[in-house]
Amino acid sequence: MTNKYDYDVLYIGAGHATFDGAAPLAKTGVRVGVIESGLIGGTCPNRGCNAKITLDEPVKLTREAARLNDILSSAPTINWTANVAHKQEIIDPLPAGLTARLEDGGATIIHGHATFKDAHTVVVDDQQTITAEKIVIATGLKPHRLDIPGTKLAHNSSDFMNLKRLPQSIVIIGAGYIGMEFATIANAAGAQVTVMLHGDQALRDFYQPFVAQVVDDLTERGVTFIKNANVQAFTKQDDQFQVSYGDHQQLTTDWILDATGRIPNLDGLGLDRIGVKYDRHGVYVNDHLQTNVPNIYAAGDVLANDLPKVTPAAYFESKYLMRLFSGQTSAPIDYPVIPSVVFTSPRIAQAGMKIPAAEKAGLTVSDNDLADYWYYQVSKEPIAASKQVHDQDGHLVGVTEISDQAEDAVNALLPAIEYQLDREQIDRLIGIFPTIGYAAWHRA
Ligand SMILES: Cc1cc2nc3c(=O)[nH]c(=O)nc-3n(C[C@H](O)[C@H](O)[C@H](O)COP(=O)(O)OP(=O)(O)OC[C@H]3O[C@@H](n4cnc5c(N)ncnc54)[C@H](O)[C@@H]3O)c2cc1C
Ligand SMILES: NC(=O)c1ccc[n+]([C@@H]2O[C@H](COP(=O)([O-])OP(=O)(O)OC[C@H]3O[C@@H](n4cnc5c(N)ncnc54)[C@H](O)[C@@H]3O)[C@@H](O)[C@H]2O)c1
Repeated sequence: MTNKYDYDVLYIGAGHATFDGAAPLAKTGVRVGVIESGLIGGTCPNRGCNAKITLDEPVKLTREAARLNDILSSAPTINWTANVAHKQEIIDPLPAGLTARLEDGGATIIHGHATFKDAHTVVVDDQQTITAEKIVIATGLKPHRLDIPGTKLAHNSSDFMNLKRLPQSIVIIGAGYIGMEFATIANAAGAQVTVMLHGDQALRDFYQPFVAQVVDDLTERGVTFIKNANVQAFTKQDDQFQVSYGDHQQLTTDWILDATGRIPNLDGLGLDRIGVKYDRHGVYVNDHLQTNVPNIYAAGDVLANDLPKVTPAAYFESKYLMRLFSGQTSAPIDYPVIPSVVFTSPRIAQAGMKIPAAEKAGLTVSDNDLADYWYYQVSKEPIAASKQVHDQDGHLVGVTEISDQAEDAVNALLPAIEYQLDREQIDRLIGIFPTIGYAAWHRA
């Protein structure tokens, strides 16, 4: 790299798409700058995965305790205020820890909002001008807002996770990842929850018969699902809010969560000025994560692609760019199997080939009713099943599971799918027994 610029590599955004690779890159002697307008760490630690899973932990526990109520002496309930306080206590230190990781590696952090001036120059907060040989756009996603009257009366996922007191009633618009995970948490904590769907399917990325079981279970627990809701307006009425939907119908609620998706965070970035190709799906890159402007790259959620928008994908891309920029590789990015999970209770997790695609391709799809399997009976799981897809050679190529620990079961199977292990190789591995991973492995 050349000393013509302030930095060899400048990252815009300090989420997983940046810091997992930027810190080790700086350690190789490459001059790295990172510009961040919000908290270091971005969405996942501060207002995404880590925050959400902390709020979810008591939900998982209360569900299991309720099933074991003839053994346990009292049924626990969730103290919402304490739950949110605990979440805050353990996520508050994360930005400082990640800052240290970047700075100890030798990277420089610049706080502020970045705007491109030209392909090698970025202006921070209209004041500081910074130049770099290569620039990485890693600005992530931001919440989509419904374009209807009163939209500002609705809140987003960050607002939900910061609620000091749980509203008595909550209307959630959207039944994707956030809508379903937060419906699960709010319902378990005691709120009256209504979920309004755009069409008639929740969690469209997941196997629909499993999704139906989650929806039925939540319905039994008191959540109302309104399909084809056609939400038209929000209005304030004294201390409450009205949601107008359908054919002149109205619903009164204490709080509204707009969970209608997340969109590329490209506000004020100046991409038109430098001619980087993007649209409402995100920034377009080639198989080296390079945009159409050769010195500008992009990584993480902001990419326009069909991959799951999840932290491990952003992490993988960040590590790839680290290897590319430090000369350790010149090969195109080669994605492994990327699993996904929705942290409802039970969860649905999947990796590799999905069931509808497997059925279409005529591959073998095995059914496992796990509720009958002894290990799942330990915690009296009523909803537990998995489907596995094997190719013509008998290799495991896909798995989908619904259960309380589906994420761990699928994690355990990833090596078998990614490395196309054969029966002999699978049988050679001795796992820890009794565990969910061991149980999953034995079905591989
Ligand atoms: C509620 C919620 C729950 C989630 N749960 C999970 C989960 O359980 N598991 C999972 O794998 N994934 C989960 N995700 C997704 C995960 O958080 C993202 O995939 C991941 O954070 C993407 O990282 P990123 O670096 O691409 O973007 P981000 O983490 O969003 O980082 C982008 C950063 O860029 C900054 N930025 C934007 N524009 C500028 C600018 N012009 N100048 C300077 N800085 C800028 C932003 O402030 C932000 O900090 C969840 C997301 C949400 C919202
Ligand atoms: N467990 C996880 O890995 C996890 C958890 C949360 C979020 N995330 C990530 O965050 C991103 C955003 O999640 P999300 O749930 O906001 O998006 P999403 O795309 O999963 O869901 C948005 C939902 O809103 C619905 N919708 C859109 N317009 C609507 C309307 N007018 N009325 C009613 N419904 C409407 C859509 O049909 C969809 O079901 C996802 O890409 C996901 O990868 C991941």
